[in-house]
Amino acid sequence: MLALNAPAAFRPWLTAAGSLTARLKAHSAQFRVQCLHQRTARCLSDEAAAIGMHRPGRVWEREVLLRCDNTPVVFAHTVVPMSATAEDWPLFSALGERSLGTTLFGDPLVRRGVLEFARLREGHPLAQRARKALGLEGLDGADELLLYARRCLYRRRRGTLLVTEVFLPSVLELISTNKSKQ
Ligand SMILES: C=C(O[C@@H]1C=C(C(=O)O)C=C[C@H]1O)C(=O)O
Repeated sequence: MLALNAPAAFRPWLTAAGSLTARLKAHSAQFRVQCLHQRTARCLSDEAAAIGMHRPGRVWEREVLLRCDNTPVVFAHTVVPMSATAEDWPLFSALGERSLGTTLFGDPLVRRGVLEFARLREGHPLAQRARKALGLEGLDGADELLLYARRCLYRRRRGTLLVTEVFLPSVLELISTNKSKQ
């Protein structure tokens, strides 16, 4: 984290244990998952090894915007190898606008790996996709959008699932609505 030099305000979000969904719900009156797409795709070159693939290949890819009181605060990207079976991730394919987190953190079979952190350089595919999802593509100043991200590998039975969460600057404006979580 220190090597990341993330601004202090981002650190509680980047390092928060537990479900990000639960934390965002505690910081908003209305939380929503806007599903951008869930389809087959080719995983990013820096994802293949993490999900146990020898080279970038076809995966199930889910991308969402997490919205607090309708403001997008996180762009999330999840990949699951095509080799995964319904036994591995029984609820993944039919998630829709339900939060993936609610299926991961409630399941005793799910094992969570360590968090990795990154500051996304401007040309990183996920930075580009986040900007596009926000309609910022090609706008002046959009390139200054410094994006900090974290990712975590989840395992269940023989399955792997990699979640990358890109924190948008708007997350810093959230105020805890739950006094005990100040
Ligand atoms: C992993 C979690 O699920 C969240 C919900 C996601 C989704 O619905 O696609 C993706 C990333 C997460 O921020 C969580 O809540 O911690």
